[in-house]
Amino acid sequence: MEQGWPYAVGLLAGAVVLALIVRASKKMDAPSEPALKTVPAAKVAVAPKAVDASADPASEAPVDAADPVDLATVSPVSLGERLKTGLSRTRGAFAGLGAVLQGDFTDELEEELEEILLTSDLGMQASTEVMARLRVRVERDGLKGDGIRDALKAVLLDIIAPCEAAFEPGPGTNVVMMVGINGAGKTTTLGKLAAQHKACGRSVTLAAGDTFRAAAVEQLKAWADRAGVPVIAQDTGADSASVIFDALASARAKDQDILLADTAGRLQNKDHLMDELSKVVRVLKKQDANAPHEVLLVLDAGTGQNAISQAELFTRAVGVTGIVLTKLDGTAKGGVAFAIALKFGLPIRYIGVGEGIEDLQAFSAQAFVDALFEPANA
Ligand SMILES: Nc1nc2c(ncn2[C@@H]2O[C@H](COP(=O)(O)OP(=O)(O)OP(=O)(O)O)[C@@H](O)[C@H]2O)c(=O)[nH]1
Repeated sequence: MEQGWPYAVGLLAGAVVLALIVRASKKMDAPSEPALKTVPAAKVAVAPKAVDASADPASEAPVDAADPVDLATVSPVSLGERLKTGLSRTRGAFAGLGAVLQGDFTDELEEELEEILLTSDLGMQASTEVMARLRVRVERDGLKGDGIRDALKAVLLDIIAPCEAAFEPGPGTNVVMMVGINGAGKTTTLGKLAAQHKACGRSVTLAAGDTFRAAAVEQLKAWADRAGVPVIAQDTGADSASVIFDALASARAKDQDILLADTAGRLQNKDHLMDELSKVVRVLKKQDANAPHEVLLVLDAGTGQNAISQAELFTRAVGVTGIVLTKLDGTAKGGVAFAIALKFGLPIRYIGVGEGIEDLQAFSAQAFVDALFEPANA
């Protein structure tokens, strides 16, 4: 009996390790479950909207008029300031330009410039392309010092300008579907968009298609309350495609302009989860062949070059039509926007430079590049 103890302890330890491995692999497979997040306090308000009495009370969140905010109070000046502040970390990488760009376009200067581009996470391919285009301009025009700086700015603007294209909703109910990896900022962006569309006078319904994360529906309802728009939701674990399909039927019946559909976060390399997303698109098309009218891939700028692989695989699975680059305020890797522009040429619809509603800004190429080249202490 006593001799059996070491075996028993060994067996028990083995079982515990095995259980931990199985649990970890399940977590990797399922859309991961981030910690419950707080919904940021809205600094921007939107006129609340009355709930349609015909709506199913069980499936629609009540609209709370207690938190009115006013988008009109955010002036263009403060938007520009927010952009500059939001990009301050990426701007830090470009801040060394002044010291570097003093004279001729020497080999050392080229190396230093390439280093700056890599530091801001343009990646090797985009950095090489930028340097090649810059070299052509410098040699053609015999540029030095500040001339080189201006040429670099022009090259970056050339690359990113084609990505500036706003989404123009067409007639009928426009389905805008949010996709992306866990925690990229889909739900938050959706909430901000709801308020912004509403402020533009559009009627908006939300679809709680993230049926995996229990807190996601609550998070969405809080945004819906704040924006004064209805949300169609089912229980956690429900089929996401069916929730979004029902939401579209409801939104169409009520002549809503925009249906904003949330989806669960998923790693781009998990084929079965990506298939699930393709299913949502297939199912929506049964109701409206043009739906979804917009598939917004939400990318956390902080993931840097991994954003490229996310864009590749989400585009393949669901045909991304626009990009939202979030959390630029928390990273020095904002240069990834240029890498995405060069590689995919997809419209960058919005950028996120903070947690407030007004921190989701329509993408302006000129403003973006200007903000990067502002002196660090501006
Ligand atoms: N600083 C900053 N935080 C942001 C921005 N966008 C989103 N966030 C925060 O990022 C966190 C994750 O956002 P969510 O909207 O919950 O992300 P999600 O993609 O819906 O997450 P899953 O449902 O798990 O896939 C939240 O705390 C947001 O407030 C941004 O532009 N800047």
